[in-house]
Amino acid sequence: MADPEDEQRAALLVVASLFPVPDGAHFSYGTAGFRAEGSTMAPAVCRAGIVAALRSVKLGGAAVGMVITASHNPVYDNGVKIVDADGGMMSRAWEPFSDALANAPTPDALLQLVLQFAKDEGITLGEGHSAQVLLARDTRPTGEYLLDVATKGINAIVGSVALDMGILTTPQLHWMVRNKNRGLKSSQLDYFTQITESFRHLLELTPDDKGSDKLIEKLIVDGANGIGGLKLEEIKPKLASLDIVVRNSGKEGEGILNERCGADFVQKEKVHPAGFGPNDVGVRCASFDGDADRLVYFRIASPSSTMIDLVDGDKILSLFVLFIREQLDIVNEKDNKVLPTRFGVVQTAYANGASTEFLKNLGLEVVFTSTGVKYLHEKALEYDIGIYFEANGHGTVLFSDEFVSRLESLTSKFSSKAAGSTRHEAALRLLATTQLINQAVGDALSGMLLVEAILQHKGWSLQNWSDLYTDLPSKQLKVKVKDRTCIVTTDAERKVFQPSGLQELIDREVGNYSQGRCFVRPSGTEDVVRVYAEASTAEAANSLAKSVAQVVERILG
Ligand SMILES: CC(=O)N[C@H]1[C@@H](OP(=O)(O)O)O[C@H](CO)[C@@H](O)[C@@H]1O
Ligand SMILES: [Mg+2]
Repeated sequence: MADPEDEQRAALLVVASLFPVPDGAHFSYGTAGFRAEGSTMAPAVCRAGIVAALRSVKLGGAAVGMVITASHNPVYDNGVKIVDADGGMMSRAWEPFSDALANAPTPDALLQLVLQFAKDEGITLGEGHSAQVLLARDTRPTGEYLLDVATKGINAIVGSVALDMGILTTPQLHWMVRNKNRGLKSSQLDYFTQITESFRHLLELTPDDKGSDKLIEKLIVDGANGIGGLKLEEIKPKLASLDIVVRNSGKEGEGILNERCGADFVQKEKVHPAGFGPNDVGVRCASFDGDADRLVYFRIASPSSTMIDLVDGDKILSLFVLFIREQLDIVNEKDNKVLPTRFGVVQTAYANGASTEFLKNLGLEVVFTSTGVKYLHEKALEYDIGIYFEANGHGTVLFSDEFVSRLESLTSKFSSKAAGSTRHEAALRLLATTQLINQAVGDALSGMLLVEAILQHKGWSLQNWSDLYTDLPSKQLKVKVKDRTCIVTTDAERKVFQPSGLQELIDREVGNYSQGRCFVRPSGTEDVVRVYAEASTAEAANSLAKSVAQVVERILG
């Protein structure tokens, strides 16, 4: 019989030689996993499979996830992201190993890296353990091939099982991993049932004098020609209270993934997506990105222009904050703190300054982290209720286990002693919210349903929502430089630390503008430096961004 250790070594050497890293290629596990042109991704995806399987072994066989997607990027790109056992992003502590493994130049180098890492992490390879990795992919043409490559990587860790969950939105897979490890129902059907039922439940709790206004029923959704539109079509019959029209739905022949459509396009370009036009003026519209983990809303303002009124992640965050705080205050009214109330709001430097001011004026604690949901999520976990959003529409609401269990006992206490009371209803709304909103990661489908339920609850149109505050005009630019890693930032990326002197030059430019704010940072997903500027007028924001971009070009070449 073969020695299990030899068997393990042989399996790794074989798989590494199947997908060698070409000369000159370099992979980096950036803000959102590995991403590149789909046809070049096999080595990184295979090695990510090895990492995911090792992660599962390390966590005693708990399910870990892998999603093959490049989100809002062009259809020819692809990528891979590892989902940790709690349903969140892979622990950052494992990123350096993932990077090193993805770039291991030879099969033997790969083997040595795995053996050393396993030793450092106390992982026994070869026998006596189990590992399971749940896999999903989006609709990209290279997806099926890369999923097969990922499976080969997973299988190279002896004792691992790869489970193909099919074509899913990214947040669906995160949800499945989280639920599975909590011993909860975790199939796609369970996901659909949970979000549609909790949505229906929230609508049933709409105050009698609100809702069912014909004007606010119609909703047009831009599915980015991706998986989100397809899944929405699937659950639409269960959302009969909404009149939903799906455009760019992902159905064959309707259009190309993310091409002039999707949440990233809409938020960055501030124009309506392809497939929308003058007939849609004034209607409430939503847009998903290609893997449906981002959501923004918009409205076409005039038949003669492609411009939109954008309702971005910051405003979704503000709406969620208002609703949840309102319900929490009702529940806590008498015996204050019957529910724990540590309430945290997490944003990044890209949050519009007007949103931060709005939230602070509500008396809330607003904290900032670096760009990338892994940072925001981690921070939000520190609270009883942690709400985070990136301006681009990625975000969710996290309720601590303690909060949910107190809420559960409270609702059952109310149902026997104060059924139908205002406090009972508010507690039920909060409970339905914890069920509806995806606790693992930002989710366009579930986020959209929560937005819709809140608008119904408040009897609000998109205009009412948009009027919460007025965004400060802003502008984003990208600058190509020789080496973007020369820029080192501090203070949640709001200040440049290196090269020295650059921050002073930015400050000098900002000083020329009323309500001016500007920062620069190296992108974690593209080979560019991003410049963000805000000022009191659009012209001023454009001009501030442009002058700072020129400063960056001059200093970094
Ligand atoms: C300004 C911006 O939108 N940045 C995006 C983008 O990251 P960069 O590191 O800026 O390239 O992609 C990330 C992953 O999708 C997302 O989390 C982030 O918000
Ligand atoms: Mg995405």
